[in-house]
Amino acid sequence: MNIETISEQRCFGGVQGFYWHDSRETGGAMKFGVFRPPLAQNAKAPVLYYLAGLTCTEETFVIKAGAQRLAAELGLILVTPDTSPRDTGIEGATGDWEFGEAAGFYLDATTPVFAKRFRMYSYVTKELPAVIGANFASADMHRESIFGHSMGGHGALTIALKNPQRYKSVSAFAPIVAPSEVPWGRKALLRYLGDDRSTWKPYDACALIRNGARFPSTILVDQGLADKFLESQLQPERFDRVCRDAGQALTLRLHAGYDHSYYFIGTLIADHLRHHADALRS
Ligand SMILES: N[C@@H](CCC(=O)N[C@@H](CSC=O)C(=O)NCC(=O)O)C(=O)O
Repeated sequence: MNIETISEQRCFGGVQGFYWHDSRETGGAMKFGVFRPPLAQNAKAPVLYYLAGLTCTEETFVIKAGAQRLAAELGLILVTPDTSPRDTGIEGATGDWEFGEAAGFYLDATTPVFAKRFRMYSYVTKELPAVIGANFASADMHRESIFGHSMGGHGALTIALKNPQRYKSVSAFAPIVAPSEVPWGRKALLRYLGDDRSTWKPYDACALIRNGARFPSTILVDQGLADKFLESQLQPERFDRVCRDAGQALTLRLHAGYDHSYYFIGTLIADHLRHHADALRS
């Protein structure tokens, strides 16, 4: 559970740090970011995990989303894991931005080539929380929430739907909601999980809802209408439909003119932080 500090910077009265540790789940070094708000100097603070998308690292959200000012005010600890194991040496794990390193899809792979290292579901839900709890005394591990973007939105939705009592709230920016049905997801699930599509369902938010999974509070999803991946990869209307059919509370907001970038995330980050702070207060 030992971590090494890469850097720590004072930020809005708190501390933005980057760290690494040897991960049992992914079999190598994993980097992550932690923002601690000012109140964490002498009190416990809730933990909000952010899962980033394809091509991203533990730094992307930290540098681009502009979340720290409000997280400092709201008293939220922000934890930002990397998006996959790195330097795996596995053939096929590099050279394609949609698959492999930086594209871990927040699942536990089962195909022989990827099963040992690509275990981001267990990493994010078990190992990383244990590392945070053991190394950051101010982290209140009984108050956790999760959100993410695109591939990370898929990760946040599926993780929350599978652990509805664990996370107090969930939200997503432009998530992949039905990976079994779109090119990014089909490519990744086939190579990580094999061709038995029944094994894909636990990693597909629409399929999870269809099969009875529910989240106890309203799920927040924001989607830009000028997003170049909207029709081909994201298709939020699928999630809207299954949530309506199942009676799952969902706030899906569509925003004219916004694309897939961190300018979109930065525009809406305050709403998401408040959504989580409200749920984490109790
Ligand atoms: N290289 C790609 C674009 C990759 C991209 O847009 N990645 C998104 C996440 S996509 C879904 O998971 C991202 O968050 N990028 C980081 C950023 O700083 O914007 C292409 O050729 O289109």
